Amino acid sequence: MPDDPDAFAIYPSASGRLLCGGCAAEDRCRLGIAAVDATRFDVVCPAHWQGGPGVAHGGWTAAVFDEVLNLAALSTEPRLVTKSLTVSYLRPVPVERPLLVTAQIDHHAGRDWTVSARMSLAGTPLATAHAELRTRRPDHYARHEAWLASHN
Ligand SMILES: CCCCCCCC(=O)SCCNC(=O)CCNC(=O)[C@H](O)C(C)(C)COP(=O)(O)OP(=O)(O)OC[C@H]1O[C@@H](n2cnc3c(N)ncnc32)[C@H](O)[C@@H]1OP(=O)(O)O
Repeated sequence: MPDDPDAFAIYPSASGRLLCGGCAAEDRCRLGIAAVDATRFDVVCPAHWQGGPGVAHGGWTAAVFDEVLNLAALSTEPRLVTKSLTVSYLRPVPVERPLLVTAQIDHHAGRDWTVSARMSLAGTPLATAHAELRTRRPDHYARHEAWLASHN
């Protein structure tokens, strides 16, 4: 991470992947997401994200949506945060099976983005999501650190 936290932005890694701050150092997505293009993602739920027998933890599904919904907008805006995320769990999501997630930008004006996505297995929808994203203010992380320091 850079010394100035607000210099943080997501750009392609050495291998060309767009990765979050937690995965960039390993140059791999620990959630199991591989981008096909800007709006389609091949995803496999690793077994350690199992929440029930052979079934993905709902938090994994939400994290995958958070990631791909941001990725859909990242080619236009590398400095985003999620303001809200709503997930509908339609069917259990199996672990270690090839899933397809598609994402799209529904609306963008100024700092405000609305995006949506769908997770499917062999064409059958398993879950859907909607999110509001915001382009970060230039002092987002500095403001966060100042707020945190004031609460120590
Ligand atoms: C490839 C990799 C993809 C990675 C994808 C990962 C994406 C993510 O998950 S990002 C992490 C999750 N999201 C967040 O952490 C966002 C947290 N929320 C926020 O920062 C803000 O609420 C935000 C920016 C969404 C909305 O801000 P905005 O619409 O501009 O509203 P604004 O009125 O300025 O702020 C709302 C409140 O939050 C506070 N706030 C806003 N920004 C900050 C900040 N940076 N630090 C501290 N407080 C803040 C404001 O002071 C205000 O507080 P209050 O209601 O007490 O006055």
